[in-house]
Amino acid sequence: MSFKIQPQPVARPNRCQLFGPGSRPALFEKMAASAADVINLDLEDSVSPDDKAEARKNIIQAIGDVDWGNKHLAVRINGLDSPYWYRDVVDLLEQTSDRIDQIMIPKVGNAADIYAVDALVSSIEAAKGRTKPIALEVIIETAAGLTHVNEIAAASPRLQAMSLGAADFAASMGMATTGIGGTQENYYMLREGQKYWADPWHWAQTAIVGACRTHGILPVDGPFGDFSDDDGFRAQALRSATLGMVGKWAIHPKQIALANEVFTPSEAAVTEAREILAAMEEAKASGQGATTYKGKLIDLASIRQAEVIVRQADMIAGN
Ligand SMILES: CC(=O)SCCNC(=O)CCNC(=O)[C@H](O)C(C)(C)COP(=O)(O)OP(=O)(O)OC[C@H]1O[C@@H](n2cnc3c(N)ncnc32)[C@H](O)[C@@H]1OP(=O)(O)O
Ligand SMILES: O=CC(=O)O
Ligand SMILES: [Mg+2]
Repeated sequence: MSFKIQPQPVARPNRCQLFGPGSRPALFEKMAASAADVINLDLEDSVSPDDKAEARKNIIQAIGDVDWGNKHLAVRINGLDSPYWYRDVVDLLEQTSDRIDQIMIPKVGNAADIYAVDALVSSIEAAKGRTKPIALEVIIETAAGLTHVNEIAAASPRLQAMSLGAADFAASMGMATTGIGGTQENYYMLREGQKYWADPWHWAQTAIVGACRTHGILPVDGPFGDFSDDDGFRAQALRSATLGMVGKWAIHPKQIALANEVFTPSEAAVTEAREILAAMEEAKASGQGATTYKGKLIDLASIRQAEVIVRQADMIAGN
């Protein structure tokens, strides 16, 4: 029990975050024209060290030149373990307009990492008279990041979103795989000669969702590397949505529609949620805290469950 009311995350759609390397400016217009809710222009791992400076320039120019419409526009900076990150932040915030919405910090290990970026961002905002506060999002993709996930989630009021980065997470944990997300061939239980595959990402996702929900932050599932495997992407996204995540990355345009479909509550789900709310209104009017809907128990907790779906659908519809 807690007397503290669980904070709500920022109310904006975050069903799909489309990534593109800052070193491939030819992709930027296509990203802007896509159906992704969030754009992540990348300065980190999709850009080779020799291209970092050029990619930074490309992104700064594109933030001003490209019509990003109503997309939530984020730039993934380099990690705090690199020689690039401070220059990423300084150049981005000194040389772009308010059109940039968010900075994504990869490989965060603890709350002090957020504090360092927050301090630099705050100082540049004050010096340059920037009036729109920059939001932050972080990637949990190291053993330290997962270990400190709760303090990271509480680290700054700027923090809006937190993703699981399956590739770096696997590397940091020493996991025996080169796959980015999804089913892992060797992660199975055996019973009577039958293999039953389990989900190696489940516990990390659950830790992220718990920390995010405690502190009012959007929990997001990261990349699914095999962009030829639509069914695999959908299965991974469905599991993430069922656990409470609100969206997933796309590392190829093929994955955008899949993510949007999974993370938009279906008409059937919204209708059912509204029917549950109506049934509970009736029950309350006749003095009952519990009743039945389609032969199953519903009670006051069912109202809170149904409200999650209705709130998400209304927010996506812009109501
Ligand atoms: C582990 C992590 O950190 S993941 C996050 C960092 N990684 C990234 O940002 C990688 C993002 N993705 C990409 O760079 C590319 O999609 C790649 C390298 C995977 C594949 O690129 P390509 O070989 O060009 O893909 P492909 O030929 O299938 O592209 C099909 C079309 O989609 C376009 N396209 C490809 N990637 C993107 C993208 N990320 N955004 C928008 N459009 C894209 C191509 O330009 C092409 O357009 P066209 O039909 O007009 O010619
Ligand atoms: O940055 C993302 C990842 O999976 O690593
Ligand atoms: Mg990574």
